[in-house]
This record gives sequence, structure tokens and C-alpha cells, in this order.
Amino acid sequence: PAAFAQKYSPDWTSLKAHTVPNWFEDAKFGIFIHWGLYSVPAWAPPSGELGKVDMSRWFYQNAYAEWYLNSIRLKDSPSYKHHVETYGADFDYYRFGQAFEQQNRAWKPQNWASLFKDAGARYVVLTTKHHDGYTLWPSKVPNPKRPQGGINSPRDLVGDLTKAVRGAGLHMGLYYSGGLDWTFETRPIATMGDLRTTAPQTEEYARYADAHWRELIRLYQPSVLWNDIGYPKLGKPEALFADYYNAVPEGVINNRFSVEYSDFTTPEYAKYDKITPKKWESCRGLGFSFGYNQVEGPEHVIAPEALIELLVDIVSKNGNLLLNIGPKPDGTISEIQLNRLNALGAWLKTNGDGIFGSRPWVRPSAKTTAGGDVRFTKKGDALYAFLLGRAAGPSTVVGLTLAPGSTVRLSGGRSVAWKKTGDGTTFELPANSPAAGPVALSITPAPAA
Ligand SMILES: C[C@@H]1N[C@H](CN)[C@@H](O)[C@H](O)[C@@H]1O
Repeated sequence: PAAFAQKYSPDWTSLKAHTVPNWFEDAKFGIFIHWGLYSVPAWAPPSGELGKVDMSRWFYQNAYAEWYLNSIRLKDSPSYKHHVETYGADFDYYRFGQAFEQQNRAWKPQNWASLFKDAGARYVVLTTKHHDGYTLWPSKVPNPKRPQGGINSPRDLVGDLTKAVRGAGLHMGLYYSGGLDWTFETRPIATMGDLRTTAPQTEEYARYADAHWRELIRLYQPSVLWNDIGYPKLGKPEALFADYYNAVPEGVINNRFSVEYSDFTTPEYAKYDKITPKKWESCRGLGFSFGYNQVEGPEHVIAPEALIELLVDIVSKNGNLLLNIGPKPDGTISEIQLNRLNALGAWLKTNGDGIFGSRPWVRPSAKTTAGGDVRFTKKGDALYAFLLGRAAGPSTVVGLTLAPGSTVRLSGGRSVAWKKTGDGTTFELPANSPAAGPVALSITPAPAA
């Protein structure tokens, strides 16, 4: 009840008293959405995943389609060549606003909400303003660099999706590019050094970013503040955080305001390799891009099995997966992205009990004597063991010892015979492995170690 809601004050000591709410710990799986003017050209060279392309070349062949404006500012990039051939050298990027606003009039947010719910997602994070400065809500905060307007969506895309997502029983989070805004800074970014020097630091921009976040909190009470790529030094995050928590006590704040406090960290196209006590959330696209990239094919997109195993691995180590979808301007989602969401949703429908609401066990992983990978989670008095890689038939998990009389079940309830062996426990799995994704076993009582 409000009477007992903790009052936060704008200082780190007070803010550090905030704890990660259970809903975020339990959620495990969220949908990231990158949608904006860049969704119209929807083009980037699929050069490779972040972290696997030399950073000296990354910006010239940027696989992130949502970076289209920066890419076409680099005249020797494949994107610039594509832009000239497709739209002409003098086609200004912000003219994509007409097509974006015209095409998203047909968009029905409830279609996304039911799609994400069926996929097993528990929360959604939508871009409200990406680096290009275009806002997906009709902000009343004037952009001093855009007196002529054309930088705010006339349709309240943020509000419409928030309503639909909450109507489906999911939490709604908001992404905001606090660190970069290419309406305030038009110099291209070709190196990591440029990233720093082109982050707007004027008092005017700091006031603009603070006002935007405050407007978003007042209008939508988001459950997640997903700030990106830093925050202006003259911004007032402590005050923003305190006012946010006082308005949304169960809210969470990510670590990309680049200040000393956050609820969770955000490895991008990366994950931790051991149980990390501080809550974390790994984000990535299904392919190499967050914005829709029309040239991405199956060879660029994570395979269904690998996607399911990625989620299981992340959850075993105290993380959430924030999996990105890049919609087309009219809100439709490409077949390959739908295919991956459906594969994940199908597996979670049968095997989600050991995922949602679970917590890491004393150790995240083990091997089978056949060299297979195993991941663990704990929930109530059950240990869950996920045998990756289409495990079938008798499978021995090394180093795992069950208490006599323990009950072992497959998801869906079928019991599994087991016996103690020299190097661990052998489980009599079905002869044929499941359609896709790990075999999930529940073991009660959970062994102590
Ligand atoms: C989630 C990703 N974050 C990076 C900044 N690290 C952005 O540059 C990228 O476009 C995407 O929004």
C-alpha cells in the first residue's frame, strides 16, 4: 500500500536501497523492439555479430540497420552506396518519416502483444527514441534543433503498445537513447573515439533528455528504464531515479545511464559464463541487427535450437534474455523472426516450468559422460536439469548425486528412471530426443550440491 512505499531521495545511498523486484527476477525472457525511421530503408551489410567484427571496421560496415543514418554519413560505406542507388544522394534520412507514419497507421499493437505472449515473453522493451532522435510518441518537449518538427510520431505508438502489452498481462519497458541524438550532433561516427566526442553534452541537450524521460514516466509509468549508450553529464539521473522509483516502486533501471547505480547490467551480444550475483540481462537481435534488415537470411539468424539453449544458459547464470524483434514499418514481422519466436514459445510451453520463477542453483552447469552440456536451475524443492543437444536414451550427468528415493520427471510429468553410477547419475531418457531444444528434468528433492 502506498503508505508503506519507500520514499527515495535523489542520492546514491537512498537509491541503493532499491532491490530488484521479483517480477524481473522471475521473468527471464523479454522482447526488445527496435522500430523507427530506419525500419523503412531496413538495410545494412550483414557483416557479423557485434564483438566478432574488428571495431576499426565496424562503423563502416555496420550490421546494425538502425544505424542507417550514421552509415550513410560515411560516404565509403556499403550503406551509402545502397542509399544513392535506391533513393538518390540528396534524399534526406528524415524524409523516411512520411513512409513510416503512413505505413504504421495500419498497425494493430494487440497482434504483437499476443505474439509475444505466445512466445513466452514476460515483458517488452520498445525504442521510444533511438540515436536518430525520432520519438515514437507525440512528445510535447520541443526539439530545439528541429523547430520545423517532423521528429515526433503523430500516433502514440508507445502508448498504444503499452496498453496492448499490459492488456496481455506482460510488463512494459521503455528504451531511450540518452547518450546519442543525431539531431543534436550531425558528425558521423567512424571510431569508438567519435562515439564519445559526438555524445551531446550541452545543458540544452541534458534538459531535453531529462524532460523526455520525465514525460515518458508520467505518461506510461514504464516497468523498465532502458537507457542506452550513456547520459549527458549535466543530466540529473539521481533525481530522475528517485522520482521514478517513488512513482513506480517495482520499476527497474539498467546500467546504461553510466552512473554508479543500476538494478541490472546489460551485456550486448554477450553473456556471462558463470553465475553472476548482480542481476543481468543479455540483449541481442535474432540476426546481426536490431532494426529490421531486409537482407538478413537464415545464415545470419540464430538457429531455433541455439536460441532455446541460449535462453537456458543465460537463466542458469542469473540472467534474463532480452531478444530483439525488428518489425517492418507497417508493423508486420518477417517470417524468419516469427519462426524463431514460435520455436522458443513451443519449447517454453512444455518446458517453461524450470525457467520462469526459477533461480540459479549452486552451480550452473555440468557435463554428461557423452560430452553433452547440462544446465541447472532451482525452483522450490526441485532441481531442474536441462540436457542440451538432443540428449536421448541412457544419459549420465557427471558429478550429480541424488538423495535415495528422489523423483525425476520429464516436463509434462512422465517419470524417468535413474540410478547412481560411479561418476554421477544415469537417467533413462526417451529413445528419441524432443523436436527441438533441451530435455528438461525436474528432480525432487533438489540435491544439496
Ligand atoms: C541495443 C543496442 N544498443 C547499442 C548501443 N550499445 C545501439 O547502438 C544499438 O543500435 C542498439 O540499440
